[in-house]
Amino acid sequence: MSSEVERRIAELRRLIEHHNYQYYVLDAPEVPDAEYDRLLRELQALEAAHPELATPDSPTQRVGAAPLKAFAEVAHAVPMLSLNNAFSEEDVVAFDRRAREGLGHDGELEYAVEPKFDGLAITLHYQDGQFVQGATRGDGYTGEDVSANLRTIHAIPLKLEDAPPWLEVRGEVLMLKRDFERLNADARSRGEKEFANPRNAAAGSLRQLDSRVTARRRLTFFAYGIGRVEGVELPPTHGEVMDWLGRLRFPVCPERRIVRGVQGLLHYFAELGAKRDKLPYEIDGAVYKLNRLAEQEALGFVARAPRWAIAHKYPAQEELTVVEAIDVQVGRTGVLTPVARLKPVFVGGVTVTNATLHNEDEVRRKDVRVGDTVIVRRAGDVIPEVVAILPERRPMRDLVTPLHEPFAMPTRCPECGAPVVKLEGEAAARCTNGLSCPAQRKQAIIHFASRRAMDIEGLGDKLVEQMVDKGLIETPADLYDVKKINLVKLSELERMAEKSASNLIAAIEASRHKDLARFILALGIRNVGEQTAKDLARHFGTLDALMQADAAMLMQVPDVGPVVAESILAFFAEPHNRAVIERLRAAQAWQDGAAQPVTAGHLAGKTFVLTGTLPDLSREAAKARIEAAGGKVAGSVSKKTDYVVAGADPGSKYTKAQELGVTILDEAQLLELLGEK
Ligand SMILES: NC(=O)c1ccc[n+]([C@@H]2O[C@H](COP(=O)([O-])OP(=O)(O)OC[C@H]3O[C@@H](n4cnc5c(N)ncnc54)[C@H](O)[C@@H]3O)[C@@H](O)[C@H]2O)c1
Ligand SMILES: [Zn+2]
Repeated sequence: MSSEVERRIAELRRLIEHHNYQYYVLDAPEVPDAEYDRLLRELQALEAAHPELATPDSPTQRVGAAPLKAFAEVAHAVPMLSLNNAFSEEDVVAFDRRAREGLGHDGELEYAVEPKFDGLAITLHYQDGQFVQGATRGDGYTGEDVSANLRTIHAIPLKLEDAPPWLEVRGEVLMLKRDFERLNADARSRGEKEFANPRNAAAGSLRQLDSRVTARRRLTFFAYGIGRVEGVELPPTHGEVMDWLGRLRFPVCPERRIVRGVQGLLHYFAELGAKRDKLPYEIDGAVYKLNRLAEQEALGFVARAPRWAIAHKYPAQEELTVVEAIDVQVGRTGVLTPVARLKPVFVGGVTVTNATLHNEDEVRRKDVRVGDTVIVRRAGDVIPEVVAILPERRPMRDLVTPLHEPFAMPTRCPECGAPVVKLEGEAAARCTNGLSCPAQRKQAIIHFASRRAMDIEGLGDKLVEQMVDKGLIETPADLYDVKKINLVKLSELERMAEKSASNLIAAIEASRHKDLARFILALGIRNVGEQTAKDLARHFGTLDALMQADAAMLMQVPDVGPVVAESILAFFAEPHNRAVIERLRAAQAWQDGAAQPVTAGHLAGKTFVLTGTLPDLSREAAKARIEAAGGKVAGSVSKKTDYVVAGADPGSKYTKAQELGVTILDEAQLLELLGEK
């Protein structure tokens, strides 16, 4: 029995060492963190049950990995440790109880609480206020000297005012979500390897031998603690130390708070969790630290982590599961989307059974096949997706588990049997049957009725499918046809009580006279989303004006380029679409407005300069909007500049604007000025 345990312990240690190397040294993990954490917890449990088998070199006793030889080594005067994890409320309760027992404290303890940033730990050394060296955590005792790379990060101050003779600041280097996506999109377009997540991208970017590469990647930084400090009396609490670092101009996280007792911790956890998806950076939990430094000191450390702090983790957003089948779904515009049917898995806080595979090229690139073990990701409200497969877990071709063939898109539509085409330069394959394809018909009606479009309450997916399958309706215009939609007809549907039938009829009635923007969106023109629909409605005022516009006229609208213009022209050129629109006109489905042509914009004569990354608008979109309102966008700030629009990580233009006293706007203020809010 014990030799069995010994074997498992040895195996776990080998596996964990392997994953540590992939993760900490190569910045290229093979398995999701949740899987790694399971292995580590299993090992911890076995070592706890068999203390005689615990060894000082076990991965449970150590932090990170030894520094890369390519960098000079930096010894940490105060070790840089890890954090113990709490995965449940009970874990948090136990942590608080241990802390109170350790301190002999009866009442509620005071905690400093912060997000757990998903980046990598670094330490920054300042001598007489001058940045002299910076290093990674490494194995906790010795890290890598990455000073040159750290100097390229704008958020890190290189010179401090009123600093003590010696100060070590600890914190996290991270990559914002949008910068990560941009980096991976670039890598993909060049056929290079993508990073698994922002954390690995940040680590990979910081641990570059050529700091010009680091400078091209956008990294940022948050301070969350200090190391060795000389020549200054520290305030008594962590919270006040952070405030002090903030005054020294270190970026400190605005989400940090001071709370009391377990209730305070759990309340913060829920509050931060609700914000998680909206934060511009990834977090994987909340960190709770005893606020009083004297109490921290009294509790001290265990092997690899402090006793006075803990990381409370949110449910993992990436998990492992198995692909049971790959189906193909047909969408509103006829696009065929491969969908992985998964062995149910709990990820991102819900049980997931399907994940999108996007398109044929993606399935090929990732080489996803039935039977594969895959990493699924579900973050926030985003549709779950298959991130990658684990090639080493692919079933081998043998008598028991036949190896499945690579995925191929069907050549005929799975819904209607019409031929499938893939247009030159487009990733998507499409059914060629247009609205004769029942799947497209259903999707078109579902889209028409959706909340952001005509907003017909109670007309959900299942109901539309039934109504189309039973031949009640074929197009959105049929919804307003009393010969097709009435109490008698609706009563023929399954699970349709008289009450819900009359509610539905009332909801359809109430959907008439929609404003033009919603109606344009409801039409489901390819490449015309909510914002474009609004822009078109504002620009043309009436549907007839839009239908009569040629490509040049369409392209006067902000953000409408040749592709969108072509989609609009193609849609209105289709006789079937025109017929449906005429019936919708007769039903008074929409209401025209007044055109607001662009030429005499209210911002005529105003000059704008853009700097930094805006939360929602791309730079091109912001420029298009300003120009549509008659304004001009210039490249540099001067006395002639009227407004500087600043986003995250603004550059020298921001400072220049401050110097010249130019009005600085954020995105919301810009939209307000444009009259869009
Ligand atoms: N997928 C894999 O193969 C693999 C391999 C190794 C490690 N991992 C993952 O790495 C993590 C373990 O690594 P770890 O030892 O660095 O521990 P950790 O990341 O769980 O916790 C310690 C770290 O938290 C960071 N941190 C973030 N915000 C902080 C804050 N406000 N205050 C203090 N510290 C803060 C610091 O960088 C610190 O070093 C786990 O999530 C594990 O799943 C994954
Ligand atoms: Zn079809």
